[in-house]
Amino acid sequence: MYFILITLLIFYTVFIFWKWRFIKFSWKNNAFFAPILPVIGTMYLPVMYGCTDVITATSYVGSKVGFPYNVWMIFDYYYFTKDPMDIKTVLHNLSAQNKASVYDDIAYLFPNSLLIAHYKDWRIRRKAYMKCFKPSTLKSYCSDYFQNALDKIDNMRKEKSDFAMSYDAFNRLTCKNFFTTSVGLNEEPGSLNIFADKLLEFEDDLAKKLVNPLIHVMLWYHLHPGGIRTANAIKTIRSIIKQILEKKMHQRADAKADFHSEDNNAELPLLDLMTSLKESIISEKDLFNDMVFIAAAATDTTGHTLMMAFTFLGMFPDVQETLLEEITRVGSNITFDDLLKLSYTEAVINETLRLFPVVPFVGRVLDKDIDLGHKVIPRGTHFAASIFDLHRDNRYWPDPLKFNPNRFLPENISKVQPGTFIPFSTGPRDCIGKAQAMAMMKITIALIIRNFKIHSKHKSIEEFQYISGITMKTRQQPDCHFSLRQ
Ligand code: HEM
Repeated sequence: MYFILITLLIFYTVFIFWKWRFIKFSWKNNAFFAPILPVIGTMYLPVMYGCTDVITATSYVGSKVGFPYNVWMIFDYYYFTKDPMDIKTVLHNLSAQNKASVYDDIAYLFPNSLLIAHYKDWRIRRKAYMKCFKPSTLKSYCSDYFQNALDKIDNMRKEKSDFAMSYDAFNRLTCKNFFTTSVGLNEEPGSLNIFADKLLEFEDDLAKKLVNPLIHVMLWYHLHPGGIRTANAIKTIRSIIKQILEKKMHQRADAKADFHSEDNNAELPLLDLMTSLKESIISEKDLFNDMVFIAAAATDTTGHTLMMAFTFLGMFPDVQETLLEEITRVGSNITFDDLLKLSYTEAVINETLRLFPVVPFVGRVLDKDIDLGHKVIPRGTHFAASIFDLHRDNRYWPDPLKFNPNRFLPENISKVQPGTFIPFSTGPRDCIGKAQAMAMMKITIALIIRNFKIHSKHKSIEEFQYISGITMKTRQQPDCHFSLRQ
């Protein structure tokens, strides 16, 4: 017994000397969470209060002790903030472009993918992929988004007169949207639905793992039921992408397609561009990992956002009515050029992303000290920006829990303080797919609302509880019912 106590004491003393700079810094911020325990850090505290995932833990601690605050995850010091200026300073600083250690768990499914790759490696890949995210490429995708929404509507018409929709239904649609556009898949393999479903399963288990110190270490996680389920989900997800890519490659070889990387101006779908980059600047392995990640990033972010946007529309019939008026004005065939006319639809999506930022926080590790003007954050700090809490801060958002798309209308947008609305993050490592996401969601919402009336039993935003791994969703399936418009 004495031996264990003395060992812990020695360990603790060494730890304090080792991390002294962070400990000193953390006292200046918000000392409540500064006390640390060797090995398990302070993450056990939110767990003790029943926080079973990152978003509950982050917001719980924020509401108890205020922002900014400190958390220790094993040996890593985390500085959590929701200050828009500090977030901007750090996320735009080139010495803070590597990802915080919480992203290590993501490496399990997306090893060395664009999201988590080291800055130097990431820069080359991001620059190469940017070619497929140009407006001209997006323009060529819009007819597929339109067609896929119509197919979905045809299926919805076969349902009974009043039917519920769920996260998996929207994730399956957004997954199809990604593969028909970025991969050029023209038939619908059933495996796409399995991909979308397994991704949801993976996310649920990851959410629990991130805040549970007992399964934080991978070695133990492999023996945990969640770990075993995750391993199976990963195997399925990766093999589905492999099969789809192999099939597409064969089709291409048969068609004797010829792609040249120096053809900079061509509107290349992502898969075509990746094929042209193979073995040149990006290894085949990294290209595959990036494809798995981008497919996942495109699927559940937009799927969950659509689910919540429709739920909010069901809760607020006046907003739904105004939206329908705009869509009726724009006409039945929505093209790329019409997207700009859908300003109320865009405002509804933005208001959804404000209250429900599907990526609720982002994290970076600092390679150098960063001066925020009022304090210097030490090198090695893991900086976490709570987008969720920033978007609900009443200093920037009057009546923050009111669903009010008018905040984002062109005539009001100047009242939104810069840096306070960042659902796609900010800085060089922001979301590469934001324009695609917005275009696809606008088209989908417009077509579905024109055909279906939505209602929901929820009355207020306060009713929802959330759970988050990489992406966020409501803890319970929201109530969201559709009936055909007469
Ligand atoms: C509602 C929709 C979406 C939201 C709110 C969203 C949000 C975000 C955020 C916050 C990040 C930064 C993550 C971080 O810094 O840790 C990110 C990164 C990323 N997103 Fe999205 N995203 C959405 C849709 C999409 C779509 C449709 C695609 C692909 C077509 C996509 C592809 C990516 C990629 C590849 C990255 C990594 C970028 C990099 O590190 O260079 N996202 N997204």
